[in-house]
Amino acid sequence: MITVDEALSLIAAKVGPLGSETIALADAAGRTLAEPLIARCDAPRQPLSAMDGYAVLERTTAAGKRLELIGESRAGRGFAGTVQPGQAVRIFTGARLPDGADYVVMQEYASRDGDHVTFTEGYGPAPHVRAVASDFAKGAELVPAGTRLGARAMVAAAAADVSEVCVARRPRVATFATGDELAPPGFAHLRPDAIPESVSFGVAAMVAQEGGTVVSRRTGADELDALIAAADAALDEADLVIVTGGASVGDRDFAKPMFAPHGLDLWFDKVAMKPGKPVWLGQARGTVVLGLPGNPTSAMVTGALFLRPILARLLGEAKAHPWRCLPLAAGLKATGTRETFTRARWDEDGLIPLDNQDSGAQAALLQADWLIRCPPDQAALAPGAMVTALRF
Ligand SMILES: Nc1nc2c(c(=O)[nH]1)N[C@H]1C(S)=C(S)[C@@H](COP(=O)(O)OP(=O)(O)OC[C@H]3O[C@@H](n4cnc5c(N)ncnc54)[C@H](O)[C@@H]3O)O[C@H]1N2
Ligand code: MOO
Repeated sequence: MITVDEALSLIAAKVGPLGSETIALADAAGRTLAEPLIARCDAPRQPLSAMDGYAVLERTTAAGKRLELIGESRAGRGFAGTVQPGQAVRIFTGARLPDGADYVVMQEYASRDGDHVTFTEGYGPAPHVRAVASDFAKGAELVPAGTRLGARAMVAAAAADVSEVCVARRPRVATFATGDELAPPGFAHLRPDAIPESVSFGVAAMVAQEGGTVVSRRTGADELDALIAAADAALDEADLVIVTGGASVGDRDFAKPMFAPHGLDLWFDKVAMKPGKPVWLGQARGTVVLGLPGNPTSAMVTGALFLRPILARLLGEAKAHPWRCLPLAAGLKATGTRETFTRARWDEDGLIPLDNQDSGAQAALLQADWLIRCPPDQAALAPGAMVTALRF
């Protein structure tokens, strides 16, 4: 059995980017850049005023001195002339600084009298001028490849003055829940022994959150022939198939056997962790196949630890898990022989392990905002101890 870190290294070694497509910038929010975004012009392209006020030549201007107003410069419509000593141009935020001017006096320090303006004491010393290329220069790499275009990155991307961007193709994901007992939510109560199929709903949400597209969702009873046929269809339509349940050692655990006739090449099978030990990963016909344990909490923990990096790799994102070092606000039990991921919630004083650590739990997932990572055979920890944790 391999360790969690070994499994993550295997994912990094085996899973790579899918390819790219060019799309309109307006459609690019949430997508991942496949190529760096290069600025097509300086920002600003011209010296601009950062305030509403008056553009002047600093060394010839002083409080109490009456200046002649010779025009107006507005954002998008600059003043065409040149400011001489003894003159001023009315200017607005974002407007081009007129030739000859090097300074803007805020209007709060000005009193206007027809075509003249006089400044009061106290303006400056800031010139309130944004110099050419003071934000970024033409040719600069504004947004690196591999960046997910969130709200802030979208501003930078648009500021590069491009209308289209080259982004990573969205991974097409097929989910496949196995188990005789599973019924679609809303129908489980109609059949004795049935339970609502809940895991694929969490998996699909995680896929969407991480930039993938769920192209199909299947639920299959534990009948191997039918599962083999359905696996064939899932492999055809997806870059990644996520099969849940049937991963363990039961007589009807068919998650791996259903892919075997399709040439399943297992990259790892079982990870020394709790919960989630039966998690496995491989490839069949060029499609990545991830097997998550059926227990809902185990599926979400292994999804957070392995599905997220798999999707990031398919998208060409170079990100590692953002482990944090945080204090415990309550005691933590000793761990067993496997690396352990304890579900916890955040309190203002630190992390509080949840009482319900059953890997089949579903309600407790709601409170489990953090995973505490502990090595095997770790003694119990007291409140105040620092632990490694990951946002869940
Ligand atoms: N003798 C052993 N038994 C088990 C072992 C073991 O090592 N030896 N491992 C245990 C561990 S750890 C886990 S985790 C589970 C996972 O097993 P499977 O992946 O084969 O999952 P299933 O048996 O199919 O289901 C487990 C549990 O989860 C429920 N389930 C399954 N799929 C869903 C779904 N889509 N939505 C909601 N709930 C689901 C299922 O009804 C079971 O209750 O095996 C242990 N056993
Ligand atoms: O690892 Mo299983 O996920 O402990 O229940």
